[in-house]
Amino acid sequence: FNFKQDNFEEFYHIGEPIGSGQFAVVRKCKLKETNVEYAAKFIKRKRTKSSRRGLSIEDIQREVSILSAIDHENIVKLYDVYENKSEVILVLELVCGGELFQFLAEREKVNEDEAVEFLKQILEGVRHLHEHSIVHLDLKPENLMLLGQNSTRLKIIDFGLSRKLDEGVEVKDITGTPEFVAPEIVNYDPLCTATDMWSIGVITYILLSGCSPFLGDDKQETLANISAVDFSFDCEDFANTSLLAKNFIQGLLLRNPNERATVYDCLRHPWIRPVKESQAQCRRSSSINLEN
Ligand SMILES: Cc1ccnnc1
Repeated sequence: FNFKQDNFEEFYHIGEPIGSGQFAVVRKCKLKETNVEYAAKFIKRKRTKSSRRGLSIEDIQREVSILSAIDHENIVKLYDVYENKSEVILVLELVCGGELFQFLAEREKVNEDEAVEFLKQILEGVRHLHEHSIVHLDLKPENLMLLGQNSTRLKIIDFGLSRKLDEGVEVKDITGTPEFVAPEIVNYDPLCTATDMWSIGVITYILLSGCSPFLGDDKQETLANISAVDFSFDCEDFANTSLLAKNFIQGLLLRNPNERATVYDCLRHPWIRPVKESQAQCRRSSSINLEN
């Protein structure tokens, strides 16, 4: 992928900011030639190797090479890359329905059918990543963007922490957002596709209850709760949650990555893909006991 050295503003009108991260700001932009709108992610480059500000060109190239290797309707597309001495500009598919996080903030939580609709798309996107030996490592509501204002279509964005699982190369040095990281990250063990599945368990818990399962009063407490896999469904918001939904979450929030449900297990889970209408039916009525 060769980064274009041309002046970005020669080819694009730059619009309003629509997102920002630690070393990047995302703005709406419009290609002058076609009037088509995109999202431009302006990533600040490190000035010197030892600088703490900005990203190294290697980190930026990693995000670009991963994004350019995937093509899936639930993953944001990369169209072009420009660079100048102070920043690299990723021209991305415009996804401007806001973060799932904001949607949740307004709704506090969602009903099980809506949660399943969101999760099916997240699982399909993650399946595509895992099939290409790519782990996202930073799955959280802020990185799930809705297509339009009242659309429930979503796309996974921000691959800044994602990694290709090359043979044998153990990836251990990452830390995502404490609330969502798996025990193996806390304990500095090798990471794998199961690391993303843990995060999906945390996201599901939050979607259904509005509560964050491991959140403590500070980062240390949160990490300790994760390491101890210390969570419960006591949050009063789980009173009306179906057993299938709780079973889905319990299959993901397991300490041992090898025991955790894979993305395939999740897509086949009866809560996600009811094998017969009756199971979908029981999702609508609350906490029906499937055993009897
Ligand atoms: C924030 C963002 C990122 C990528 N595409 N659209 C919006």
